Amino acid sequence: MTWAIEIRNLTFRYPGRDTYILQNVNLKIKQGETVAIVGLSGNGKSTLCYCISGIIPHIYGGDLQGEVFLFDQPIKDLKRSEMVTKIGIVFQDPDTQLFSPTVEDEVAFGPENLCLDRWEIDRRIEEALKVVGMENHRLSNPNHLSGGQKQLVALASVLSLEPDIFVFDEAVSQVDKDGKLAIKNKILTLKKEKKTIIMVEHDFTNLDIADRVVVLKEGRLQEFEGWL
Ligand SMILES: Nc1ncnc2c1ncn2[C@@H]1O[C@H](COP(=O)(O)OP(=O)(O)OP(=O)(O)O)[C@@H](O)[C@H]1O
Repeated sequence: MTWAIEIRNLTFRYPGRDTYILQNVNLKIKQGETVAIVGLSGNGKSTLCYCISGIIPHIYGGDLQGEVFLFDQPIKDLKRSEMVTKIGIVFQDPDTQLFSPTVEDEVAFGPENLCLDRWEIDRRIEEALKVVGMENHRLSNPNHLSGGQKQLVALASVLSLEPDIFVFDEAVSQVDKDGKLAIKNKILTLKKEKKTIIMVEHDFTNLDIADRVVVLKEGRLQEFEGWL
C-alpha cells in the first residue's frame, strides 16, 4: 500500500542539543486522511511537522535517524521543486513565512515559481484570497497586517500551491471566529478533494473534523484513545 505519509523510526535532536525531541516516532497516514496532532507545549509537534515537510534536515540540520516517505519516496531524495507540489506547511508564526511586499505577491510567489500559465496563477490567487477573506487587502504590505491577517495570508500562499498534503501547524491560532469558521469549511472542502491533512491543534478548534487524533508526549507518539 502507498501511504501519503510514512514515518519510520524517526528520532531527532536539534544541532548542539543533548535532548532528543522526537524518539522513535512511527506514523502512517493514508491519502485523504485528516490527522490531528495534539500534545502539551514543547512536546515536539512543530518539530514533527518540520520533519514531515523536509525543513528538517534541509534547513535546521541536526541529528536525524529514521526516515520520512511521501507517497513512497524518501523526502531526503526529493528536490525542492518536487516537494512544493507534494506538501505545503503553514507555520505557527506567519512572520517566518511572509517576505513579499504585497499580499498579492506573497500568494503569487508559489504558483509563479511553478511556472504555471498566467491565467492559472491569477485563478489561484483569486481563489486563495477569497477563501481566506483577504481579497480587499491585495496591495497591503503583509508586515502592516494584524497577526490573524498575516496567518490568513500565509495560509493563502500555501493554498495557491495546491499541494497533495497540507500541514497546518496551529495555522489559525490568531484568526478571529469568522475567519476560523471559513478555514474550517475550506479544510472540509480539501478533505472532499482527497487531500491529506495534518493539523496541529493547541486549542482543539478543529478536532471534530479529524479522522484520527495522535498525541505527542515527550517526543513519543501514541494514538489517542478516550477523551483528553
Ligand atoms: N531551532 C531549535 N533549536 C533548538 N531547540 C529547538 C528549536 N526549535 C524548537 N526547539 C525545542 O524543541 C522542543 C520542542 O519544540 P516544538 O516547537 O517542536 O514543540 P511544540 O509541541 O510544537 O510546542 P508548542 O505547542 O509550544 O508550539 C522545545 O523544547 C523547543 O525549545
